[in-house]
Amino acid sequence: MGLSFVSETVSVSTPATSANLGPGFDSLGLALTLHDDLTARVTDSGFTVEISGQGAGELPVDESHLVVRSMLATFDELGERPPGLAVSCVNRIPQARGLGSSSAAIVGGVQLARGLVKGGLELLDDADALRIAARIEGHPDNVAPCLLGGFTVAWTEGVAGARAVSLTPAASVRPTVFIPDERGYTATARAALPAEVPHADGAFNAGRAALLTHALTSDPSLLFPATEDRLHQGYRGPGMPGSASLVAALRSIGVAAVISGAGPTVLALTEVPADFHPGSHWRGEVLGVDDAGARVKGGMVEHAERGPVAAGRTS
Ligand SMILES: Nc1ncnc2c1ncn2[C@@H]1O[C@H](COP(=O)(O)OP(=O)(O)OP(=O)(O)O)[C@@H](O)[C@H]1O
Ligand SMILES: N[C@@H](CCO)C(=O)O
Repeated sequence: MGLSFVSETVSVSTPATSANLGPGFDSLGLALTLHDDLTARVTDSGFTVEISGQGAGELPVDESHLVVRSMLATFDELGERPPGLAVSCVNRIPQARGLGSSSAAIVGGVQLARGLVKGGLELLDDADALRIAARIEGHPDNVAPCLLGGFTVAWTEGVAGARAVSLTPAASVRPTVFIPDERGYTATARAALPAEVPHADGAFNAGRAALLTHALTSDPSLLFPATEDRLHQGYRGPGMPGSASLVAALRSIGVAAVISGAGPTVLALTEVPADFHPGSHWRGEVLGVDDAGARVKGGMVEHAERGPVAAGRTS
């Protein structure tokens, strides 16, 4: 039996995310209150994309656009593609800065596709959505908080693929991001990592990542030691010296600062003194934690609730 597509426009608001958070390489992530707003509807033919804001005039506007590619991958899992799609993107998340822009596009596409199919949220549940999005992105630490909101711990489990839990950060956690003008690409930053690391560094990070789940949710006074890392930031520093210097400057005054995702944005998880000046080419912004994640609105999904999934929230 074929799928039925809804005729209404569906929409989704996808949060920016900060991954790694220091020691949690490819696992920990935080959803932030900075969003791209996406809509989509089924058309008779063709794939079109309208873009305003970040990436307008640069990103493709056909089926090679990451949102459309992610929608098509999701329709393929569901078993049928619609004849055409009209997608619209209002982009606010700076791209290629370490704030999860690609994951926001991917999760947005997965969610829009689920919303455009009658019963789509049941045919593919949130656990499926996470698995599909992580497969497209290649690692789960940005797509998990984007989809689920909050502070997420994500992992990959054999054939089951990506799984995640979402935890509620302590109310006092107010992330500050320092965003530079220049871009940095995840693929480049990953290429700077060694194939092997010393056992002592693995043990160091395991302890710090475990501590970070406690510090972020229950005891922010421990965020400074909990954000130490030996697995990625040191190797990537030479490729983003300005970001490495800013992290060092913030940490020297006791701020729990890390590279956000693959950089070059810097994330501070504790309060930055008002008289701290990062330098002219950094744009500092205090954000909140998005605790909802990327929920679909419109179409057949107004009344759908998030189901219990491996990716469920625990608070
Ligand atoms: N909103 C978007 N729409 C379409 N494509 C996008 C969008 N945002 C990002 N992309 C694609 O993803 C690329 C950036 O991905 P990349 O993983 O390097 O950075 P990021 O996701 O912003 O950072 P990080 O993964 O470190 O948080 C862009 O060059 C573009 O090709
Ligand atoms: N864990 C990823 C996040 C960026 O996509 C990395 O640091 O490469």
